Amino acid sequence: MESNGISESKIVTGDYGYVLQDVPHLKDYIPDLPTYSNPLQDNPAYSVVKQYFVHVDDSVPQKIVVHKDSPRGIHFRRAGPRQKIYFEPDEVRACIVTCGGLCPGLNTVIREIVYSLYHMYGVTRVLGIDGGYRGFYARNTIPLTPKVVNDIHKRGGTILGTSRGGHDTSKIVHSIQDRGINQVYIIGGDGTQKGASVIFEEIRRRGLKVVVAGIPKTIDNDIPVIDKSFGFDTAVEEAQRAINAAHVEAESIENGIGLVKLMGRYSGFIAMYATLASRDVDCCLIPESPFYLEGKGGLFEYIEKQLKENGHMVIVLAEGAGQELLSASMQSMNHQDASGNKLLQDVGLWISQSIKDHFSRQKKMTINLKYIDPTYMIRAVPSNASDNVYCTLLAQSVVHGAMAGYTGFTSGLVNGRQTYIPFYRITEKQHQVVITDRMWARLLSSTNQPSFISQKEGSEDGEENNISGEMKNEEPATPCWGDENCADVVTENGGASSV
Ligand SMILES: Nc1ncnc2c1ncn2[C@@H]1O[C@H](COP(=O)(O)OP(=O)(O)O)[C@@H](O)[C@H]1O
Ligand SMILES: O=P(O)(O)OC[C@H]1O[C@](O)(COP(=O)(O)O)[C@@H](O)[C@@H]1O
Ligand SMILES: [Mg+2]
Repeated sequence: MESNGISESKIVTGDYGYVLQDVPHLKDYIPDLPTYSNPLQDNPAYSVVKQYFVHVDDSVPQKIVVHKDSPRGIHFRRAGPRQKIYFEPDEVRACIVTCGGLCPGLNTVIREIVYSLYHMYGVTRVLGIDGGYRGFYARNTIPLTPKVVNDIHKRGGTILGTSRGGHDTSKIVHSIQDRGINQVYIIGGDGTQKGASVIFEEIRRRGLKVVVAGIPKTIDNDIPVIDKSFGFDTAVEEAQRAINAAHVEAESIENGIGLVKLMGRYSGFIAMYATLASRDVDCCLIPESPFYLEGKGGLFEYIEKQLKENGHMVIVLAEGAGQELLSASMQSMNHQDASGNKLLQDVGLWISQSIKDHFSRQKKMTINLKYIDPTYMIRAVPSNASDNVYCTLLAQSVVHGAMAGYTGFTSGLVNGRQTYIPFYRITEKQHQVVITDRMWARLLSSTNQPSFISQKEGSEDGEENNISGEMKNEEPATPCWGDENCADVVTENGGASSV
């Protein structure tokens, strides 16, 4: 195997097209670091486990569906405890920060990082940074002990608080140095991981023995490479309550339409999975699938048909869907939040009004539309049971990686295995639904809605339908839930733009 030695793109190659996209390590820039035995070897809970430590060469393939002659392809370092660690427990001063929007499971991840540090490694100094990145230099810290975090997984939100904007790399690294912190755990989405990446670069430039480790958080499931983000299952489950309510309302009245808006700024995963789970939804609109209202094959025509046939219908709408239609019909507002993310106009209100206007003015048809916007309710709940387990594994993995001296990485699930992924793979692209793949076809066949793409446009002119070259690929770059329903694309502003 060969390594090119550059830690931001540390590539190791092997036989038959094997490629390891490795993560940086403290020893890449600090020579002669002492190592210590992993205290887990004396932990009674783990003494029964054969081969508890991960083999130094273990890696996980990014692509699991292969052909007979396929090269072995890209791999990531397998997460887990190592025999040798690069910190003495007494020496560790860890901190945890949560940034960006809320997501179910944040408190569980915080709890489990604290528990893993205390109970697996005997680390007793863990600080919570108050209120996101700016908390490093503008707010107080919160001492975190198993007692303090014991019950927090039962609560939604983050006990540490969060924020957008306020990322000042130099001030943050000064604060890390001043406080003597040597393990930084950063929980956040695409914007946060970009921030973590520049913090890591600055720490490496200063030659500090400080690990920077990310845990991916996104309610929208828009982070590439990983199978799915924690809290996503919970969000889909919680969305069912709003969809059920919309269905009950719509069914109970003549020409009833229940319209539910769900989160999803650039990626419609919540809407797609909530629709597939529900089976009561007649139409799902997502940012990746442009639609139109008027004329043949349009939304109004479909609504009319559904009302005539069934007397009611349910529409699920991701908040980022149809933004181009809104901009065309209203004065375009190019507002951004403190992190540089585009602030969306309320497509739910706009589409409700458009549907009402169309049927009352043009069709002289009475419709009863109920608009439900449960967006914040869905992300403010505590994580469900399966997300709690997922958060626990993520937290344990990230702590094992940090104690083993890996840095500049995000912990993530790839093909059902915990891995360490270099920051650049997490931040370079955004994960989106592929509307030319099977999962979207499954949705279309479940709802029977129009695809809003004519055969000709779909096959010959994908760009006009906002289908990027990569999204048109038969084989998406990153597998997830069966390999076929997702892609990683660079959006107009790369997700969150620089601050
Ligand atoms: N390109 C970037 N470089 C450095 N920091 C960034 C960048 N983009 C976002 N951030 C910081 O990351 C934090 C969270 O970003 P945000 O986009 O709000 O949420 P998320 O991480 O969930 O996508 C904010 O404090 C923001 O300032
Ligand atoms: O009102 P806020 O807090 O800015 O959050 C709204 C946005 O947060 C999101 O949940 C995504 O947030 P993140 O990028 O932080 O994951 C979007 O779906 C939504 O547009
Ligand atoms: Mg984001």
